[in-house]
Amino acid sequence: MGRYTYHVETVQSWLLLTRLHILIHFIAVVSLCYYRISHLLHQPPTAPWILITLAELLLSVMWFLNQSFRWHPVSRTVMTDKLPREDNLPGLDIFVCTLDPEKEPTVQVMDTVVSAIAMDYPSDKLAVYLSDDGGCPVTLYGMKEAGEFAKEWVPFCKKYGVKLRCPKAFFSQMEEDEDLLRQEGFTAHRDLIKRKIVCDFDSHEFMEHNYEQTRLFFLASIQAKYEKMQTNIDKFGSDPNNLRLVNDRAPRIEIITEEPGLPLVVYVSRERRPSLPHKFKGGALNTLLRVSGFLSNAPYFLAVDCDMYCNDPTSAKQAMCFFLDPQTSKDTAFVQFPQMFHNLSKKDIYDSQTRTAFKTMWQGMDGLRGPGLSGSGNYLSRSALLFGSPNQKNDYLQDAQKYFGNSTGFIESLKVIRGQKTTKKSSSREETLREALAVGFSYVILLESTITGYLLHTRGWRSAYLYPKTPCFLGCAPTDIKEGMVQLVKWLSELLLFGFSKYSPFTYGFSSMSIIHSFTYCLMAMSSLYSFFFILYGILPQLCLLKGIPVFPKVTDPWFAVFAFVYVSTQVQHLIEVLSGEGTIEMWWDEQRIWILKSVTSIFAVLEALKKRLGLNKMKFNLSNKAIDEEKTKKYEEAVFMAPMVLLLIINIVAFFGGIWRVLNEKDFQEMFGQLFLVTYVMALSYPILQAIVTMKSKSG
Ligand SMILES: O=c1ccn([C@@H]2O[C@H](COP(=O)(O)OP(=O)(O)O[C@H]3O[C@H](CO)[C@@H](O)[C@H](O)[C@H]3O)[C@@H](O)[C@H]2O)c(=O)[nH]1
Ligand SMILES: [Mn+2]
Repeated sequence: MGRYTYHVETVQSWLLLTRLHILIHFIAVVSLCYYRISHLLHQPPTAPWILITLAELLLSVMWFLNQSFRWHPVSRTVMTDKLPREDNLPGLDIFVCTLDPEKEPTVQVMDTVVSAIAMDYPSDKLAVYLSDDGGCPVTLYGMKEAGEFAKEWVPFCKKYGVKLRCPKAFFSQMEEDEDLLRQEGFTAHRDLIKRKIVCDFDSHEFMEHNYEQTRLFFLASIQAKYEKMQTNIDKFGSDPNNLRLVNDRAPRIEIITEEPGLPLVVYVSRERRPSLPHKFKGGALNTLLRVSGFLSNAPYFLAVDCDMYCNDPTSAKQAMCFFLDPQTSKDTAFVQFPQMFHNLSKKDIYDSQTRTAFKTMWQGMDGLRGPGLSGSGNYLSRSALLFGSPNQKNDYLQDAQKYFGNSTGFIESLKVIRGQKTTKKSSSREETLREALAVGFSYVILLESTITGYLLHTRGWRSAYLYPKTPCFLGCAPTDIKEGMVQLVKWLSELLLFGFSKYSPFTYGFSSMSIIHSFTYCLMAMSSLYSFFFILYGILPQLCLLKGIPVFPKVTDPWFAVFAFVYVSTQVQHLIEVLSGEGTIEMWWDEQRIWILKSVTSIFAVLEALKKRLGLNKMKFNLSNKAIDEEKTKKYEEAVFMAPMVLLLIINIVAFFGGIWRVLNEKDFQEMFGQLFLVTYVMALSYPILQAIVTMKSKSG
C-alpha cells in the first residue's frame, strides 16, 4: 500500500498467488508448445496439425502478453478533503466534443454541457468549451439555451446540494420519487408554472420562511425551465436546415456566458474546408487546446464526449488529488476514469460495459505506469500535451513559433503554463524539434486518445486510474449488435495499424518504456488476431472430428492432462476475476460467449486494417450512434457481421451430432474425447444464440 499526501494506492492483496498462478500456467503453456512442435518434428506433419500448432502458438503469445495486466494491479482512493482550499485550486477547462446532431441529439449534448458547467469547482477557475465539429446551427442554438438554463441550474444545485447535476438524470430520478410528487400541491404547482412559466425567483422571498416550500417551488420551476429548453431545441431542430453539417466553413468562436458565479462557457466551431485534413476528434481537441490557451489557459483540462455527462460533480477534485500531490504532480499526465454507461440493462448481453477493459486491463496498467487514455472522462495536464517530457527544459520555448505557429499570444500562454517568461539559449535543438513534433493530440491512428496516452507514456509521463463507487461519468454504449460491431471494428483495426506504425509498441515502445508496460500495448495492438485462433479452433477440430482425425492427445495420455489443466486454469482465473469485481457466475459465462463472438467478428478488423494499409479505404470515422430509441436496425449489415459466427456455429452443430454418431460407431472415444468436449462446450456456450435464431425464425415465419 502506498500513501501519498492526497491519495492512497492499494496493491491487490492476493498478488503473490496471482503471480504463482501465472508461473505454473506459463510452464504448462510452454510444455504444450513443446508437445506440439516435437510432434510436428517426429511425425510426418499433416495440415490440421500444422494449423492447430500455429493457432496455439499465437494464443500462447497473446496469453503471455495478457499476463502483463495481471502482474501488478492496483486500485486507488483519494482524499479530496485534504486538498488545498478552493481559492488555491488551479484552473480547469472542460472540453466537450460533438459532431452530428442526428446521431448525437442536441438535447443530450446540452445535458452533458450543463453537467460540466455545474461541476463542483470554483466557478472563476472553470471554463467549459464545446467543440461543434459539424458547425450545425442547432448546436449553437442549443448552447445558448443551455447557457441560459445553467444560470438557474447552477445556483439551484449549489443551494440545495444537488449531487446529480445532469438535469436529465436529476429529473428522471425525481419523477421516481413518489414522496416528492405526493407533497402538498407539488404537481399542481408545477403545472401552474408550466402553463404560465412564472419563474421569477426573487419575487418569492416570502417563501424563504418555509424552506421545504421554497425548495419545492424551485424544483417545480427549474423543471419547467428545463422542459422549456428541451422544447425550444426540439422546435429549432425540427427544421432540417438547422441540422445540416457544414463542412466548408470559417471558424466561429462565441462566448456563451461570462458572468460571476458561473464558469466561462464558449462555443467553438473550427475552420473546416473539404480540401484540408481535419483529423477528426484529435483535430477538434487540438483546436480547443489553442482556443482555450487564449481565453482561460487552465493548466488542467477534462475531455468528455458529448454523450458522457458528469455524474459525480466531485470528479475534478478527485483528479486534482493526483495533479496537486507533491509526489505525483510532476510527472502525472492524466487521470482516467472508467467509461460507464447509463443505457445498459442489468443483463448486458453484449458486454457493452467492457468489464475486462475497465476493470482488469486498466487497473493492471495502473500498477505499471498508468492506464491508457480512453478518450472520455479523462483529466489531462496541459503541460504534458504541450511539452515533451516531464523533464523538458524551459528553453524549449525559444523556437516556439516553429511548432506552435506565429501567434505570439499563444506562445505567451505556453510560457505561462511553464511558469516562466524568460528564455535561454537552446542546448540541443534537434531533440527539441523531435519532441515538439509530437505536441498535442496525436494523429498517428484514428484513436487519438489511445495513441496520445501511449506517446505520453513513452515520453516518461505517468497516468492514474480512478474507479470510484459512484460513477463519475456516464455515457451511451451502442446497444444493438451491429453498432457494437462497427465500433469494435473501428477500434481493433486502428489498433492493428498502431502495431505496424513507426510508433509500434513492439519496437518504439520497447525502447522507450518498461517492458511489461509495453506488453500491455502490444496486446491491445494485436487484439484482432484472436480472430485467427478462434476461427481455426472453431473449424479444424470439428471437421477432424467428423473425419475421425484426432488433434488432441488420447484422454489417457498424460499430455491430455496438460491440455485440461490449461483450460481449467484459464476458466478459474477468469471466474475469480469476475467474482472479485462483484460480478456473477452468469456474467462469467456470458463474457466467454461475447469474447468469442467479438473475437471471431474482429476478422473484419484485420481486413479493414489491411484495406486501409493498402490505401483501398478512405480514412473515415464511424461515429457511434447515441440516439437510443432508434428502431431501424439494418438487417443486411447485421447479417454480414454475423456471417463468420453463424458459419462456425453450423459447423459446430454438425460436428456435435455427426461426431457423437461417429464415435458411437467407431468406438474411438478416447482419441476423440478432446474434440467432443470442445464441440460440447461450444454448443453449451452458444445456446442463447441458437435460441435467439430459433425465436427470430418463428417470429418472422
Ligand atoms: O470528426 C469527428 C469525429 C468524432 N468527434 C467526436 O468524438 C467523440 C467520440 O466519437 P464516438 O463515435 O462516440 O466514438 P466512440 O467509438 O464511441 O468513442 C471512443 O473511441 C474514440 C476514438 O478513440 C474516443 O475518441 C472516444 O473518446 C471513445 O469514447 C464524439 O463526442 C464525437 O462527437 C468529433 O468531434 N469529430
Ligand atoms: Mn462514444
